[in-house]
Amino acid sequence: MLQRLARGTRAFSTAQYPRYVKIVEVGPRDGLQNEKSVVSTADKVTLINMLSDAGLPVVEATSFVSPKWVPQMGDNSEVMKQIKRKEGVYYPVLTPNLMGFDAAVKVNAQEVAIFGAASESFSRKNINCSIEESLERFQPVCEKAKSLGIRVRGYVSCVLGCPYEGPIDPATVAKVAKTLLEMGCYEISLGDTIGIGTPGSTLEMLRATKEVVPVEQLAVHFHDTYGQALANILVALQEGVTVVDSAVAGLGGCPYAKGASGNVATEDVVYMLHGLGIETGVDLAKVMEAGSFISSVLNRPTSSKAARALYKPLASKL
Ligand SMILES: CC(C)(COP(=O)([O-])OP(=O)([O-])OC[C@H]1O[C@@H](n2cnc3c(N)ncnc32)[C@H](O)[C@@H]1OP(=O)([O-])[O-])[C@@H](O)C(=O)NCCC(=O)NCCSC(=O)C[C@@](C)(O)CC(=O)[O-]
Repeated sequence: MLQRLARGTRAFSTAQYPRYVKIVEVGPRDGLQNEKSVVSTADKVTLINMLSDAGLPVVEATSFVSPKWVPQMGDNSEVMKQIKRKEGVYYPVLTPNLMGFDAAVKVNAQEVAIFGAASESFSRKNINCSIEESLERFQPVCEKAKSLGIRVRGYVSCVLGCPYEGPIDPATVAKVAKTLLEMGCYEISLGDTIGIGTPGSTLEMLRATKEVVPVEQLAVHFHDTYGQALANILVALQEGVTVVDSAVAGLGGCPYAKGASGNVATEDVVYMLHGLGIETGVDLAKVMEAGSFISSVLNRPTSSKAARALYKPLASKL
């Protein structure tokens, strides 16, 4: 590194970063769940197929929640039946309770996600129950999943702030994350649902959570409301996290977190990781193609800065 510095080139030490980072693409679910208009099943299927074809190892496909609560995901079974499942790629789906889990199993889901929160108010708004009650509902889902050999991922929302309660104590995040781990989740995704965190608060929350959950089993999930997501991801990498959630074209938001903007864009994450010499297995050009596709379906420009800079056909079209 010193030699590089002497030549006046890049001055980073790769030693503090992992060699490989797994990107969990959440656009088709976290992104499209929040759209005003319902995207057609055919377009969702095309998007998911483009994303798996781009080398993304995990593409969260849909959610088995109440269609009265989230009508955008009402075609969950059709989506799961129609996607082309690529060998080695996981297509997790959200299942808040046994009813959702059973419906997901019927269409051959190989991985499900349960989603809790570190904020009581958000838990009630999002899934209509307290944190404690939500954990009670997740228990049988985890048990049934285990008996069927289905992987379970756990989410904790509002890890850096809540739209209703404000700041969240890192100790509460750690407690919920630990409970999800003990229930059998193989990975816990820590969600900055409203994108309010900074590298400082991210560091504090991660250090508290790492005390009780092995860092190898943690993922980070940032929304980019305040433009902090990439900086927060960098801090997470430095803390040993190797799994990052993101959404193509920066789609996203949670219907129960008003004002929260999209997830950090997959294109921007890939650009940064590859720039750090970190492998992802993802083909940036193909992700930008997928981003261009969904942006034209939604009739709006991409939120990815990297795609805006690099993907000329999209820039000239919109
Ligand atoms: C959890 C419930 C269902 C509780 O909703 P509830 O109203 O309390 O449920 P209930 O058990 O009283 O049942 C009410 C009705 O819902 C039906 N129902 C019950 N369960 C299901 C199901 N699984 N699938 C389909 N239907 C279901 C049930 O059959 C019944 O139908 P009815 O008799 O009235 O016709 C509801 O609150 C819900 O669907 N919430 C979903 C909220 C959601 O999807 N939010 C977005 C995802 S979380 C997120 O985005 C954050 C994350 C993960 O990305 C990370 C981050 O950024 O922080």
